[in-house]
Amino acid sequence: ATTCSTGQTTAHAACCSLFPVVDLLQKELFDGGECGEEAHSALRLSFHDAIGFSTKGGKGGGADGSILAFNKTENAFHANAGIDDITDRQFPVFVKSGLSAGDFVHLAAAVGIANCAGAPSLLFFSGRPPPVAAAPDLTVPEPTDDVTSILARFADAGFSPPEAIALLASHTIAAADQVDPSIPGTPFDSTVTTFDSQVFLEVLLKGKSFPGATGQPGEVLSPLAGEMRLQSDFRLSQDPRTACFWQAFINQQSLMTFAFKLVMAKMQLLGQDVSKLTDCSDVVPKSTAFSGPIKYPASFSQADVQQACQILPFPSLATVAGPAPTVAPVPGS
Ligand code: HEM
Ligand SMILES: [Ca+2]
Repeated sequence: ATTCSTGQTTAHAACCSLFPVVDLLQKELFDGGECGEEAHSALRLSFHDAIGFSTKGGKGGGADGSILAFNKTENAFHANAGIDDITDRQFPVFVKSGLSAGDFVHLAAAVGIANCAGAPSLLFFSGRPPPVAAAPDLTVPEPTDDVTSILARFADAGFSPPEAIALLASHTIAAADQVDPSIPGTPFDSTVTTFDSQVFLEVLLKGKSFPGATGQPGEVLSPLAGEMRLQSDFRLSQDPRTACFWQAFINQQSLMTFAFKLVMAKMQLLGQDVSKLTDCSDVVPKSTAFSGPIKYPASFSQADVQQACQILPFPSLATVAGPAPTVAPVPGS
């Protein structure tokens, strides 16, 4: 191990220059270390960057930062609606950082989610070359897509159905600005700053209402006031190809975070030659623990679960006391 001039230790001296970038990200992008709008959208950005890849070739460069470097092109794609908020916020920090666009986008995602209680420490490999071109359109799945096309797109990028569901643990720290533009910052679960398995539970609860005026394309009824449910999340939770992977993560914090960490490591290296990169994972901050167990939101119980996986027992969970909550929007959205 090397002790850097800034005081931290790392396995590779080449990683020392990243500690000041981590500080820069926390200060200038994440409001001093919050699991807020910017942290959430930095994670979404890493997905929209990396997924522009095909194992068969002929698409984009994968986890190369093209979405940041060529943001004028990629932001125009329908599936990237609202992504300009985070590319605009990241660009000046990226320029200051001195990193390649790919290293910057994928380090920012790792640092951002470390601000969320319960999140795993993602691996980070340093040294991605600059991206050569924008990814083509139509690589990013949309909430209006059916399960067959979503799984086909993930398979084309190299991900199995259980890996796709593991990636969707991301929606535990997620909110929508664009699905219903009249209610920006509408969360997908009742604990939008905690990387817990609450989203896997809440997507299964019987839908009652829309958080905005009417259902928008890609949106279905949600169980809680102020909460949005994506049609794609709901269909994946119900489909025989994915329902058991979905249900298996409920109240299984360690399994969920381990699966997410593994699949994120794969995602954040798509299109990269890992033999040319340096493992700088020890620059990624550690999140605070999530104590758990998760609970049903107040007024809900197992009677409200639309259980689609019959071969696994459904976990027994307590219910938060009090009347049904209204989920608050994410500030700054
Ligand atoms: C079936 C695949 C997926 C679909 C259809 C999907 C769709 C969406 C949609 C529609 C939004 C809301 C955007 C808006 O209105 O502002 C969203 C937000 C988000 N997504 Fe996904 N997503 C998928 C997979 C993923 C994956 C694999 C990740 C990361 C690994 C991810 C991370 C996020 C995050 C963190 C947000 C919240 C961003 C914020 O709060 O600013 N999503 N997703
Ligand atoms: Ca959550």
